Order: sequence, then structure tokens, then C-alpha cells
Amino acid sequence: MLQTSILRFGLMLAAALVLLTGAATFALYQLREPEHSTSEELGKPVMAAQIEFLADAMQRSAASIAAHPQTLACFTALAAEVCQTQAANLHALNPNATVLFVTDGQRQLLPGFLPGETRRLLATAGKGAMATATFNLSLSHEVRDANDKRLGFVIVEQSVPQLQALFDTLPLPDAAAYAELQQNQGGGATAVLMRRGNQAIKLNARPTLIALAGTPWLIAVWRPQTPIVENVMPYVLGWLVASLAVAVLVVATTLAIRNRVVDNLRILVKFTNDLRQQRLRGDYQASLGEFQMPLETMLKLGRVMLGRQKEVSSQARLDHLSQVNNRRSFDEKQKELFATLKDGWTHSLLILDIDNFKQVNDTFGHEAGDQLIIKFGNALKSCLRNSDFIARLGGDEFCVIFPYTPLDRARELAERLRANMPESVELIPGVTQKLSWSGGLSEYSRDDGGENEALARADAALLEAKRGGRNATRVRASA
Ligand SMILES: Nc1nc2c(ncn2[C@@H]2O[C@H](COP(=O)(O)OP(=O)(O)OP(=O)(O)O)[C@@H](O)[C@H]2O)c(=O)[nH]1
Repeated sequence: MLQTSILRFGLMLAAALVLLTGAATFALYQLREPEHSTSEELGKPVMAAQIEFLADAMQRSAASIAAHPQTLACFTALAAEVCQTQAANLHALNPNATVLFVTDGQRQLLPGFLPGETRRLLATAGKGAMATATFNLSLSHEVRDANDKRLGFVIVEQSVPQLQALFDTLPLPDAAAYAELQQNQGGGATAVLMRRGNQAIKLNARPTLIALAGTPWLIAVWRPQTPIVENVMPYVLGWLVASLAVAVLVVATTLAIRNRVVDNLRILVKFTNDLRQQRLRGDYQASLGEFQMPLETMLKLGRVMLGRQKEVSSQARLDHLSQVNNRRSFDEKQKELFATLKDGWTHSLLILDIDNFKQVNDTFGHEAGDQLIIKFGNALKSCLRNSDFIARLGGDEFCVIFPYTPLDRARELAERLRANMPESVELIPGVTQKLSWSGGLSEYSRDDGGENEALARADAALLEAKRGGRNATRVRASA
């Protein structure tokens, strides 16, 4: 029982700790460092910096061209020669760039310079930059007069031949990543200009977008997502290992405690047993001297308690004066024996009544009467067998049950009792009383309706004995 309780406690503790470890692991999982986002890992790529630098230079160039007096003269005079001269100057300065002068009404001032995509460029003029599929970067800048009235646009277009090389050398965060160079087409639509990597992962992940300021381009990068199982697995494994360690530790500790307790109990039991048998061995794990006194005291106390308990229990069954069984005990015995009649056993009973008891009381006092009862009880106990059941029913009336004894045999025993009883007893110093009693004998019968019917027959026999002059025993058998 004790071992089971300790083990059960250990198992419950282990289970609780395993759950606690699980909760702690889950909390750690929730608080883990988020994975570095692609944009953080990418930083600002060199490609973006270079393109933005180029766009910025082109923008500044377009602004200075738009503000140039010669350009203004071209727009205000609307004279081909003036415009032509300015265009030639600009072309001489940067042969790689194409500069267009476009009036607000979209009438080109310099038709000789118009490239194939001019119409599209004109449509978006004033909205910023455009890039063509040939990786040209086009920027526009407003031309305004002294009154701030818009006269038209300067459009600077320059090819970016290094764009492909820059994109190809763009450092990606992951070997399995995928990148696109996209072009904003306006109205939320985008066109893919270049691609790198495994396009399949595009379906399962969200891209990181890096805008190239001053241009309609942006870099979109996808990186493969770590499967959730791979994320969770280290934590699950950690939890399992921690749980196993905790469980082993708790179970081992519990077993150790249990063994210790059991060992100690075993020693104590052996020790107590040895003390009880009044012998001491030398093979205890503790000094005997330490335990001898307290254990002997415990033993004595135990004996006293046991003795008291016995005493109390037997006192409850004894008549306080005569120290033979009392009426309650007699009733129980009757019941018990009556129940055995059906098995063929026979039992007899003898009621005894002290003759002239009242007279003793009246003559010598109540105390003398008590003494007579006590002496009568003692006499019965000394004249009868241990197996005979002696009880005081009340007053001066006693009863003897002869268990497993038929009526004939009981008659002999009653006669022998009468013969053996002392003739007189000393009640108080100097007062001796002749001992005389009347008896009624009967037997328990299985035909009786209850155990008290035999008692009634014995009572009737006793009455006969009294009426017949006392100091005799009468018998009344069952019908
Ligand atoms: N001293 C003493 N007297 C008791 C006790 N119990 C009952 N008595 C008395 O015993 C007397 C019994 O009276 P009886 O039954 O007439 O006794 P008896 O004089 O023997 O009369 P018979 O039995 O008819 O011969 C009564 O006076 C009771 O008061 C007791 O415990 N102690």
C-alpha cells in the first residue's frame, strides 16, 4: 500500500513535469527568433544602387536640359533651327542618350530624334520614368517658362546595357531562391523583364520587393519556405529528450525513496519483533541502544492499551457485582446456541434463585446481600466447568447454560452442583449465612418459537421448587 502510494505519487509528479516541460518548450517555440526576412538578408543590392544612381543622374540631367535657356528658346520660338542646335549640342555631349523635346500638345519638335517607342513614351510623359523591353531607361522632365506655364517635356532616354549583368550577379539569400526583375506597367500591372532561379517556389511563398527608386523597375525575390515540420521538429525532439530525462530522474528518485522507506520499515518490523520476543540481534543498520528504550516503551504502552481494551470489552459483558456474565451476554449466548438446534445439537439451562435472599438484605443490610451475591457467583464459577455459561439474570437469580448437553446429563450436573456448593458463606466478618438455592431445569428445543421458551419452562420449574419448599431443583422438559 505504502509502496503503491509512493510510486503513484512519483508517476504523477513525472507526468506533471513532462507536461510542464512541454509548456516551456512551446513557450520557447513561440518566443524563438523570427527567421531573417529576405529583404534584411539582401540589404540594398549593388544592382539597385547602381540603377538608382543612373536614374538620379539622368533626372538631374533632364532637369538641367529643361531649364537651359536654349531649350526654353526652342519651346518658345518653336523654331526648328533653335531646337536642332540644342539637340545637336546635347547629342555631342552624350551620344548614348537620346533627348526628345515634346510640346504639351504632343507635337514633336524634333522628329529626327524620335525612336520607335516614342508614341508610348509620349502617352506617359510627365508621370516619371519608363523602361522599354530593350532595357532603356526613359525619364521626362517638364519644361516651364518664366511664368511657370508648362510648355512641354524633355525626355531623356538611355540604354542600360549592364542591367542584365547586374541582375545576373545579384546576390540571392539562398541557393534555392528565385528572383525577378519586374517593370511597373501602370495600373497595378507588371511585366517580368528577367528571371533567375527555381520558378516553382514562386507558388508557395510571398516575394520580397525591392523598388529601384526613380525607375519603374523592382526586384522581387522568393525564398523557399522552411516546412513547418522542420521548424517544429527540433523543439519536439528537445521536449522528448527533456521529458525522458525528467521521467527517469523522478522515477529513479521515487524508487530510491520507496526502497529506503521499505528498508527502514522492514528493519523496524524486525527490530520490534525481536524486542517482542525479548532478543536483540546485532545486524541492524542503527544502534540498538537508540531504539531500545522508546520501542520498549511503545511495546509496554501497546500492551497496556491492549489489556485495557480487552478489559473494557469484557467488562461490558460482565455483571459488575458477581463477575459472571450479565443479562445482555446471556441473551446473546442463548441466541447463538438456539441457532445450532437445527443442526441437531441440544443445550440445557438451569435457573438458580438464592433462598431467602430478601431476608439477608433485611437482616444484615444491603452490603451483606451484595456479598452473598458475590460469594454465590464465585461458588458457581468454582463448581462448574469452564465450558458452562454462568450469568446473573438480576436480583438473586442466576442461570447456568450447559451447552451441548442433553437434559438428562444436565440433571446430573445440577445435582452435582448442589452437592459441591458450599453449605455456608461468610457475608461480613462474624456473619455467616447458610447457602441454599432453588433450581429450575429445562432444555432448549427446536420446536420452540424462540430461545426464551426454554427459559420460561425453567422458570416454571423453579417456581415449583420454591413452592415445594426450596433448596431443591425441579425439571421441566420441552413438550
Ligand atoms: N443486596 C442486593 N439486593 C438485591 C440486589 N438485587 C436485588 N436485590 C434484592 O433482592 C431481593 C429479592 O427478593 P426475592 O426475590 O423475594 O428474594 P427471596 O427472598 O429469595 O424470595 P424467593 O426468591 O421467593 O425465595 C429484593 O429485596 C431486591 O431488592 C443486589 O444487587 N444486591
